[in-house]
Amino acid sequence: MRDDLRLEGVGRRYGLHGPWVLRGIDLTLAPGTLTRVEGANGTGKSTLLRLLAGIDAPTEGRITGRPRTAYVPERFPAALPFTATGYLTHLGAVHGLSRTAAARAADAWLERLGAAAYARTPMAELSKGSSQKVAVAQALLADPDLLVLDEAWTGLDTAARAELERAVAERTAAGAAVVFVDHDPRRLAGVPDATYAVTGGSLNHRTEQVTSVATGPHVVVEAEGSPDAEPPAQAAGLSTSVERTAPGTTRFTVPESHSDVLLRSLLGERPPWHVVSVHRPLPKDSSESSESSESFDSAESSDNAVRSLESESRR
Ligand SMILES: Nc1ncnc2c1ncn2[C@@H]1O[C@H](COP(=O)(O)OP(=O)(O)OP(=O)(O)O)[C@@H](O)[C@H]1O
Repeated sequence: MRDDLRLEGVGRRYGLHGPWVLRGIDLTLAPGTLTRVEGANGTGKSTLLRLLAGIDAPTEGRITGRPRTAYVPERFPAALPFTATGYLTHLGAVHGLSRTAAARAADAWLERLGAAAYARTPMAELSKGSSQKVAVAQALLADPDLLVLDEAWTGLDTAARAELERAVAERTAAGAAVVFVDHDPRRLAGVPDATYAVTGGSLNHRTEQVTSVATGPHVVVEAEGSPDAEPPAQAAGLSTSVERTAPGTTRFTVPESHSDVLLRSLLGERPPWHVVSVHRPLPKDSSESSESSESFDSAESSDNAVRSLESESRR
């Protein structure tokens, strides 16, 4: 995404004389940013997301700078006459991929989301959770520059929820804008660049509460570059804090959902950075020292992740 997406004086109502659901909305989404939209039931969150996704037009006002956009709707029409792969390949082609590239991307996303076993199943026969995986896969297929997620985590299992959080981190790291609504306040807590609440037809910018930054799970990555190397911009952008701990050594504190993307980014640097340690900090009120490698309950899997990313980056 190169330019901002801008909403200026946007209003939406349904029917000629229906009440205004949204009015006077001014909003700018910049490349590489994550935006959360909140609000009580029926306030107009989905209406706003449909406008952002470009599948609905404003009744008044204008929207400019639309990039390549993908959308996971709140309700996905699951009973379509396709298999999961057939549907995704078709949509990939609509998004401009060749059929071969679309089929490859479809298989890759179904695999990542844990739905590879259902690739050849007719969509009408899929469980709610599996069809939600197809809904998510169709939006991620063609690496969109704007990704709009309306309750996209609902119905996914734990592993697929984490995978979608990782996909969000990958998209923003690649310079895309991502906007999401989710009923769970812990979803990507502390990560969004901006949070807006829809109330009374308007959009109110909310200042992120400091507590949500502290409560979201974070991972601390210690890494070494050459002594005079600055922390890479992409790694710094993913992190909530970046500290120089010694010449050439930097400590990145990153939301857990972003840790894989951070590691990949460090190892992908030329020359690559060396990852010294990966651990999760203990809560502030813990009586033990403030950080411990043992405290990271998946320290081993994290080491494995570093090793596999290192071999991937050498290929
Ligand atoms: N297609 C439509 N036709 C008529 N009215 C609609 C339509 N879509 C939404 N509305 C109305 O617009 C208002 C906002 O609905 P919207 O679904 O955008 O809210 P929401 O905040 O996403 O709600 P929820 O949290 O329940 O999903 C509601 O009063 C709803 O009834």
